[in-house]
Amino acid sequence: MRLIIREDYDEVSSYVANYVKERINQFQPSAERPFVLGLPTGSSPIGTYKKLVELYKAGELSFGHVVTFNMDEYVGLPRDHPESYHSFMWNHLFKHVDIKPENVHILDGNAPDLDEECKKFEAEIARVGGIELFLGGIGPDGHIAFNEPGSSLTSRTRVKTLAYETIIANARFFDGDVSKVPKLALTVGVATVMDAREVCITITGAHKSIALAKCIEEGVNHMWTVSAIQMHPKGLVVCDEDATLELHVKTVKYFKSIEHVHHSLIGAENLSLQGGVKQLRVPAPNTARPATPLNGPYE
Ligand SMILES: N[C@@H]1[C@@H](O)[C@H](O)[C@@H](COP(=O)(O)O)O[C@@H]1O
Repeated sequence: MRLIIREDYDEVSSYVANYVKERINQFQPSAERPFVLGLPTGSSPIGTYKKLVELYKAGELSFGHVVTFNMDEYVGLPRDHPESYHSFMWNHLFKHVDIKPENVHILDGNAPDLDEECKKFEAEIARVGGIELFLGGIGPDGHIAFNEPGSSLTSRTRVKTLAYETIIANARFFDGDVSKVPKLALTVGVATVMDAREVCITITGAHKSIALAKCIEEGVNHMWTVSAIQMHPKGLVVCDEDATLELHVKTVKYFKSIEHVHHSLIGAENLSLQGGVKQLRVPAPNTARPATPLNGPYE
C-alpha cells in the first residue's frame, strides 16, 4: 500500500485527478475495451471532479470510452432530489464531460426490488470485466462507501442501515436536520471495492486523522472498513497534512521518503503527477517577528 501526503485538499484533488488522467490515457480505452472507473460521492471528491472537468476541457482527457460505477445511493430519496447521489454525480462531473449516459451506473435506491437491484449491479460489473480503478473517500468512522463499522470485509453490493455517526455526518447536506437523512442506502461491498485492480482512497481533514491512523498503522479490522486496503496489491491512499495528525512521525517520514527516493530515481523532469515535487520541500522556517515583544518561553 502506498500513502501519498500532500499539503492540503486542493493538492490532494490535483494529485488524484492527474492520477486518474494518467491511468485512463495509459489504458488507451476503446469502445471494445473501455476503462472501468469506480466513483464516490461526498465532499472529498468534489475537488477531484472539478479538476477532471478542467482536464477534459483542456483536451487532456476524454470520458468517451469510460464506464463508471458509483459506490452507493440513498434508499427512497427521489432520483432528482438535490442530495441524491444521481444528482451529485451529474452536477459535479457527468454533465460537464463527454461520458455516454449509458456508460454510467448508479444504484437505484427506488428500485421495486432492492436486493435484485444490488445483484444486477454486481453482475454488470462482472459483465464489463471488473473495475480497473476504484476511487473512494471515507467517513470519519473509517467506512468506505456505506460499509459501516462491523461490515463484513467480504461484503458485496447490498442494502445497508446507516450508522448514527454517518447520519449525523451527512445531516450537513440536509439542512443540518438528522431526521431528513435517509436511514438506508444501497452500497457496494468492501469486497466489491477491493476486487478492483487498483483502489485509490482520498482522506483529508483533521476529523479523519484517527481513521487514517487505523487504516495505515493498525490491523485489518471490520470496525474500520477502509483498513481492508492493506490487503490490496495496488492500494493507494492520498491524504493531506491535517489527516496525518494521528500518525507516528516515523510513518509519515517513511512514506514521504518513498516518494523522495522514487523522484530521485526517475528525475523530477519525468514526474507526470503534478505537484509531486513541490510538496516534498521542507517548509522554510517562519522568521517573521511578531509586532509586540513576547515573554516566552512558550514551550
Ligand atoms: N457514502 C459516502 C462515502 O462514500 C463517503 O466517503 C463519505 C465521506 O464523505 P465526505 O467526503 O463528505 O467526508 O460520505 C458518505 O458516507
